[in-house]
Amino acid sequence: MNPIIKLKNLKYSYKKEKNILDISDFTVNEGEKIFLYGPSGCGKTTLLSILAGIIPAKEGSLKIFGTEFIGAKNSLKDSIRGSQMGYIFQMFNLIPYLNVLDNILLPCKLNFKRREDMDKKSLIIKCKEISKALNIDNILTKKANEISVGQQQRVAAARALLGSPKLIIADEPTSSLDSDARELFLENLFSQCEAQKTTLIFVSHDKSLMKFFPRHIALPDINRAKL
Ligand SMILES: Nc1ncnc2c1ncn2[C@@H]1O[C@H](COP(=O)(O)OP(=O)(O)OP(=O)(O)O)[C@@H](O)[C@H]1O
Repeated sequence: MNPIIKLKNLKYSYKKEKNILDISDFTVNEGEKIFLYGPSGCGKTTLLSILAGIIPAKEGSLKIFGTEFIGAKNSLKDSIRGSQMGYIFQMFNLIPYLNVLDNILLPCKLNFKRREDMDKKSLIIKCKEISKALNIDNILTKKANEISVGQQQRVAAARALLGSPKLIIADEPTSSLDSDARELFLENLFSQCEAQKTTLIFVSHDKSLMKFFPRHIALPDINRAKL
């Protein structure tokens, strides 16, 4: 088993006096699909942001793809996130005035390592393939602020998948979809992840999606911080 994430004795607090996270041990191996859940406010988004190197934890050890993130420079974490991770944010974070195609291409345009060896033409072909699988190939020329919320979620997923990142972190990516669309979204995301051998950490309040995931983690079970 090849660990993608190895976390030991990680503590994090927004305010000095109270830990939000205190996790002794958590490992994610290559290719795993993890359903992470827990009540509102238990620290799920905080944990995802630490794993992505967006917020810095100072105590403990967090190895992402073998690189220690605790104490690492932002530039190193940014480079690893940009080249090897796809992040689907709760609020999608699409650029409203760019069209769908340019939104999907953005991380690969910003980070040459994420493009692998693909030139612009092959990148667009790959983008169209992923868009077709996620059923958004008919809206590629529309502006992001002119599409439905369900379509925005799928555009955010396509953006996270393009460039074959090793790890996808998805924070409530299906919250705006109805139950049929949720299952379809998940099927599409899984088949894309399998095709690209991507590891997936998926946060959701919707426990009906749990059955699709081989591994489930209730954050309060691994978090010793009392909230
Ligand atoms: N920027 C911040 N500054 C201070 N406290 C914060 C900040 N962000 C989150 N918190 C607090 O940290 C705790 C964990 O928040 P977090 O957003 O990680 O929870 P969550 O499990 O993702 O919640 P939800 O399911 O509602 O999205 C909460 O008590 C929250 O109020």
